[in-house]
Amino acid sequence: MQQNASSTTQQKSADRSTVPPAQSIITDITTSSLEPTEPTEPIDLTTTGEATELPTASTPGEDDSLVVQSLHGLGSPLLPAPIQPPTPPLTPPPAYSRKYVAGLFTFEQLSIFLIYPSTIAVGSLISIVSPPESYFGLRTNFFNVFFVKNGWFWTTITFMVHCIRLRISKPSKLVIRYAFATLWWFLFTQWFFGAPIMDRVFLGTGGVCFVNDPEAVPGDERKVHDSWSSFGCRHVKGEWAGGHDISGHSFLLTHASLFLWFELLPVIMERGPLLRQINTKIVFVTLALWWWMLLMTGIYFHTFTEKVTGWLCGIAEWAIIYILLPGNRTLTTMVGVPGV
Ligand SMILES: CCCCCCCCCCCCCCCC(=O)SCCNC(=O)CCNC(=O)[C@H](O)C(C)(C)COP(=O)(O)O
Ligand SMILES: Nc1ncnc2c1ncn2[C@@H]1O[C@H](COP(=O)(O)O)[C@@H](OP(=O)(O)O)[C@H]1O
Repeated sequence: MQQNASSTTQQKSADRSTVPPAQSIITDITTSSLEPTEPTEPIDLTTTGEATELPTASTPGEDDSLVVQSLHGLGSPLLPAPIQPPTPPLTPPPAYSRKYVAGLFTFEQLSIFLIYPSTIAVGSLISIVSPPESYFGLRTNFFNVFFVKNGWFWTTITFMVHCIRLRISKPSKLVIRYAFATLWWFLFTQWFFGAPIMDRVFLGTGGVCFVNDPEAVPGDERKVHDSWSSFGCRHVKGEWAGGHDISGHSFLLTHASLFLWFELLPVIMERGPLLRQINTKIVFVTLALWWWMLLMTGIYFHTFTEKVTGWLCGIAEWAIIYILLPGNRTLTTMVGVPGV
């Protein structure tokens, strides 16, 4: 009996020395299933698909219990349990390989990100060198009035066109990401407990709404109106001047484009054939129009710094949701990841 017990103990310690720790099994499964060619790269949560349940990090205590369970078996304390083969991941590994730049972006993501500051820079350069006479230099041009001035509406429609062809198990996550993007657009350009953020920046940097007072003494017709928003100032036909007037167009066109790109990109990278769908083409038409209008803003409107601050505010929400959050499993589980 004693000999039996001691041989069982020896058996257990022999098993312990040959069985790899549970954490390493879990890590190997996770990384190898997502990144078959380069297991040491970070996990790209932006390409794992909506259907994927993210693996939860296990604590050291949980690791130990997993080892003990795999050594003892459940319900049979003396017999070592056979090691179960790893559960296959819920989504297949992506069919394309990803290279990370600075541990944050894939090459494709970085290229898309760079389109917008480059466009503003090129537009501003053209505006200095020789801006050509153009219909697009008019504020009243059709594309500005009909499309950009209703830019979030068109972005919403385009996003819906993109979504309706996806078979996603958790559309709620997609709606959450849209809600965050809408919320940021809304707070920045429409309302932030009163005046929107961009107007508060303008007023906070010394901007005022000037109106013409025909009854004032000649030469002193301009007087300050107490409008607290650009909307209110436009309403009284005033001139919004003096402060740092962040470019709303640079903001909206960058924000909307990055949102559409980062929802679309993982989908077409995972499922190449979707590239040919009419839905994808519609997204590309919107993206092309937004890019062109940003170039026109770069050439004809605002100062360079106002366009840069517009762009910076335009990347803020995107940077959090699509770049920073994927590094945090809990938060990523909340907002999901774009994909098929
Ligand atoms: C997690 C909680 C989420 C809760 C989300 C709440 C969000 C509240 C907003 C509710 C509205 C949703 C609307 C969605 C559908 C639409 O998009 S309709 C609105 C259409 N309007 C526009 O598209 C206007 C776009 N234009 C502008 O923003 C500005 O004109 C401009 C382009 C920034 C330029 O500014 P100017 O001052 O005119 O130069
Ligand atoms: N690409 C573009 N095409 C036409 N007008 C543009 C434009 N970009 C900016 N504008 C105009 O420049 C002004 C400042 O824009 P913003 O601050 O949104 O960047 C706005 O004028 P209006 O307010 O007279 O329409 C806007 O319509």
